[in-house]
Amino acid sequence: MFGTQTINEQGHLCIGGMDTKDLAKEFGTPLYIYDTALIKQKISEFKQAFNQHEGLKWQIAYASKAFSTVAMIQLIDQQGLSLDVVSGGELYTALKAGMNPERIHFHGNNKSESELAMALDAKIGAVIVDNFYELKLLEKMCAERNQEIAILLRVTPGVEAHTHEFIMTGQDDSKFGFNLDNGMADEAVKRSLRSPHLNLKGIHSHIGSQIFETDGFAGAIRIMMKHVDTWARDFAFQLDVLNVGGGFGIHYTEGDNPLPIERYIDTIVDTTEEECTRYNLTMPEVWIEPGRSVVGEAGTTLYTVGSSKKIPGIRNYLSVDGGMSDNIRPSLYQAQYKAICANKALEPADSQVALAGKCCESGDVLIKEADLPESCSAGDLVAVFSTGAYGYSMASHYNRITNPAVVFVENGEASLVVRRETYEDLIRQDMALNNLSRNSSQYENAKN
Ligand SMILES: Cc1ncc(COP(=O)(O)O)c(C=O)c1O
Ligand SMILES: N[C@@H](CCCC[NH3+])C(=O)O
Repeated sequence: MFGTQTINEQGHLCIGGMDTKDLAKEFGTPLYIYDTALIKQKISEFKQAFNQHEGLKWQIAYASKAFSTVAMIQLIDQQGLSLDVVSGGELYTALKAGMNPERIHFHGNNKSESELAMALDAKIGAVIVDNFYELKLLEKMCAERNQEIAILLRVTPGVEAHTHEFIMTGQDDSKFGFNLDNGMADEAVKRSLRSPHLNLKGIHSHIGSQIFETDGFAGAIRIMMKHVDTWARDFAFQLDVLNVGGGFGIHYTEGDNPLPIERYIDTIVDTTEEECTRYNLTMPEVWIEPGRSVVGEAGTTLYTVGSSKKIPGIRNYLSVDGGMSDNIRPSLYQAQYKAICANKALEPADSQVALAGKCCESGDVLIKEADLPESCSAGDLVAVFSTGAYGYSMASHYNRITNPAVVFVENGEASLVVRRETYEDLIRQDMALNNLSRNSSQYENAKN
């Protein structure tokens, strides 16, 4: 049980003081439910961990790729956090939500000219430059506009985080960033410092996601600071900001043992201080970019059970009204989740089933071995926990399945923050084109 989750006398799962059975009735299923009190608690744990370090300057930029909607960005803004965006769409959402642009940091390994123009127009706080192409393009664009912008350089420290290989990002063979060990990063620092419009504030690394130990962070910091020392001597570079990215692990199943947030933060801050002392450097501002650890455990997906199939001696399947279209992670990363029967939560979970989705794909199984009550069947509700990160944000329209609604719940109130997609929504873009081609018979004739 996470955050405000409880079971009431009727055996119904409640979140934020709301009975999930009532939520299903009012908003339908599948439904993404977010416990906003838990999101705020996670944010406060990060802040407290930093505040233990007196005199330290820090910034927490929520990685909006984990879950970006207007309401979520507004919550982040109210909490005084900064924001990491990685595309024009995420930037647009942030700006429309009213996020202070000065606290927006723009990531991405292939930002387009129009995306960079959007960032420059909005005068965002920092661009995290990923490669030489971008460095040159951004300098050119700033020169044309006679505008300056703060940048960090994303570096690849050559550290392998202990996590799934698809979500490791700090190793040498990565599409992200300037490699430290082959001179790429040295060259990028040199070029940035020469640029009249790019204000190089520091460096950034992100070693991976769902990390349960602190060694990877400490290792990356040691490697980065060694290079910072060289750059300080060779190019008079001054490190104002050290951004160590996100990646702090959360609880999905019993096998996951996330560390308390302060363990990560203490390691990051203490290691940076040690290295500054070693090289006689000034302590930089420390920035982090948590995504999953802010929203993951706060999200629960509620489904309705439909069909079932019993294959004697092999497996029993129970299918729900969503699947890989609202949560791609089990199929993409073999990610594991826990579920309960949300309207029979007091019944013993004495039956093991494969909780399948409704997509036309054998691999569309949300949980291979889910423990649910024997009686859990058509019409019952199943809640899958810890779906708050990379669920909604990685949802697809496979099989033309509409994306679920999103509700925020707190103190006995539910607010719909994203309405359920309709079939009309699905064909809106097609219709625009169909009308166009129907009206352009001249073009069709010319083709024939
Ligand atoms: C650059 C960067 N920052 C932050 C994050 C957020 O990571 P997480 O959600 O694991 O905290 C990611 C995603 O892995 C990332 O690529
Ligand atoms: N999307 C991934 C993590 C990668 C995040 C971005 N670097 C996940 O669901 O675990």
